[in-house]
Amino acid sequence: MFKSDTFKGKVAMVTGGRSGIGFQIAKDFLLLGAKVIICSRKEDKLKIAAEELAAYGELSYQACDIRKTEDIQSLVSMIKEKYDRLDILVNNAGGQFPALAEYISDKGWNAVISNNLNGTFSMIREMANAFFIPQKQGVIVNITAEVYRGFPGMAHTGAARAGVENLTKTLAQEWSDFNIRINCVSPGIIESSGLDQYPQQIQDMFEEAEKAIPLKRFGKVEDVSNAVTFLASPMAEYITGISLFVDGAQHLGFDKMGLANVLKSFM
Ligand SMILES: CCCCCCCCC/C=C/C(=O)SCCNC(=O)CCNC(=O)[C@H](O)C(C)(C)COP(=O)(O)OP(=O)(O)OC[C@H]1O[C@@H](n2cnc3c(N)ncnc32)[C@H](O)[C@@H]1OP(=O)(O)O
Ligand SMILES: NC(=O)C1=CN([C@@H]2O[C@H](COP(=O)(O)OP(=O)(O)OC[C@H]3O[C@@H](n4cnc5c(N)ncnc54)[C@H](OP(=O)(O)O)[C@@H]3O)[C@@H](O)[C@H]2O)C=CC1
Repeated sequence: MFKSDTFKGKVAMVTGGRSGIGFQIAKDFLLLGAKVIICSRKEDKLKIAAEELAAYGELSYQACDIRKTEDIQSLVSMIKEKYDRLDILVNNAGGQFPALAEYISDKGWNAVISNNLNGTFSMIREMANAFFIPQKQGVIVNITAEVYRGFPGMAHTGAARAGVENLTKTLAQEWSDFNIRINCVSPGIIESSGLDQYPQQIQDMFEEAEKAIPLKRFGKVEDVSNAVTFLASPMAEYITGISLFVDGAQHLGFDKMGLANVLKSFM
């Protein structure tokens, strides 16, 4: 829908860009003229994705665990050397596991908080200090999850994503002087590689779950990517500090206790 030169001359970083939602975002930025960098933990899979994405434009990749500040700093060095700037950061890397709260260990809780909240903050801070603040320009889009009424069955991710949404509100104000815009996209349930990781008992409920969402379907990776490209584009130049639901109104009318109830049947 956007002109093919919407992001011409721009450099965009997409974390977790090797799969699912992140892959689609990376592809769309390339198709709209940006130079794109993707990162994730698993280098072999990252390389395969990078080879596929290179068909759409100029693509670089580097392995990086967003929980490791030294990995992020090494990514900064690569971007400095190769492009000497960064215009857009999409924090898409993340995830969690379904579990009832009483069974989440310290290690499991910390893994999810660290993956989704701490990693996102470290990435934002390092990229802002290296590029956005000195450039006095930058756009950040954080992919969270729809956690409007909490997340029964995934308390850790509910807390982490709410943390990212509040961080976004803070930085939209603190960093407005640097002309940095920052927003979140909050997906509902999206048909992507991410869903394959859920136990069969939960996957068996997907058909029923789709019917219970007001728009009667799960989202597509394109639905999320469209929102990200909009928020990153000049069309959204007066929008900062928001969370945009891409969820078919799930946050208003879908009972997430369904997930917790399935977990109660076998945990
Ligand atoms: C009704 C329909 C509704 C439908 C409901 C559908 C909702 C969809 C909404 C959201 C969808 C998505 O986000 S889809 C995206 C999904 N993608 C991902 O989640 C990918 C990224 N996730 C991950 O890498 C992992 O899940 C994560 C734990 C965050 C990070 O992994 P790490 O490598 O750091 O950690 P691990 O070594 O694996 O695990 C650390 C500890 O975490 C705990 N742990 C990890 N996996 C665990 C598991 N499966 N079950 C229990 N506990 C686990 C254990 O305590 C582990 O310690 P030990 O006991 O010592 O091993
Ligand atoms: N699909 C859905 O229904 C929903 C998804 N989301 C969120 O959207 C985002 C994308 O999900 P989706 O594409 O579906 O799932 P995927 O599991 O396919 O994507 C997760 C991506 O993040 C990367 N990643 C995970 N942890 C790290 C880390 N510590 N450092 C660097 N990269 C990491 C993974 O690569 P690697 O393994 O190589 O590190 C992978 O590319 C996630 O944050 C997810 O939680 C939110 C709501 C709903």
